[in-house]
Amino acid sequence: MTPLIVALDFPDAPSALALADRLDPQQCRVKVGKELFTRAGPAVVENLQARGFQVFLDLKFHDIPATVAGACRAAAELGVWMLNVHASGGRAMLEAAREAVSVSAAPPLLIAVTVLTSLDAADLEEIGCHSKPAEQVRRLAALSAETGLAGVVCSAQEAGQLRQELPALLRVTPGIRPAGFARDDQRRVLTPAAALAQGADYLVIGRPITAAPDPGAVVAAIVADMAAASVR
Ligand SMILES: O=c1ccn([C@@H]2O[C@H](COP(=O)(O)O)[C@@H](O)[C@H]2O)c(=O)[nH]1
Repeated sequence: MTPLIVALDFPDAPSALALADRLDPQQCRVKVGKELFTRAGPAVVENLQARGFQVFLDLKFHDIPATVAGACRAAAELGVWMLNVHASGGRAMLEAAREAVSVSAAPPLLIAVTVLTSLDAADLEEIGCHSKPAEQVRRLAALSAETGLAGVVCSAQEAGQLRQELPALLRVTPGIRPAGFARDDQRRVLTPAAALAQGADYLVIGRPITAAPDPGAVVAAIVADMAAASVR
């Protein structure tokens, strides 16, 4: 299994499943996010699992502790491999999420989003956060570690710092762009090979694959790039 997680950001289940049918569950995991889950619900998760995929349910829960605990319990009952919350929900929310997940029959990996990869320093400033992205990621990653989470979502640009300071935390990194691909709405980006070199454990990649005329060829190129990076 490679560190690749393909983001199935589609507006309906048939489109997502058609792309999944062009992927190899031995080669990648898949991510179901807000648009697909809102349209297709738990059935699409079950369909992907029936095809052999481990599913990261990326709903980024962020609410009061009791509400997030209930949502995490429901997600864990779907048998997903990984799920997430926003670290900025605070200590009590993170603890409630961790406790809810830990009592499930097969606890998924619970990770916390630090600073969205679509944000840069100016965006943080505008919402009243006067820290640089790397500093805020570090703060929220430390809180995630203290509250017993398995990992964090961060950009690969921060992965090296987190690997040094909080080595037990998994680093799940969106904002990955192979050379030559558009950055789209992402701001803190790295290539697959550079992300692995920085210490990313999992790479989340969507549009470079899902919008490609030949998604299988892009996946093969990314897997080859990652393999080359890991032997360097
Ligand atoms: O900080 C974050 C957290 C989550 N995401 C999600 O990852 C994918 C990235 O898709 P691309 O098409 O490769 O940009 C997408 O589903 C986001 O919701 C993120 O990008 N950044």
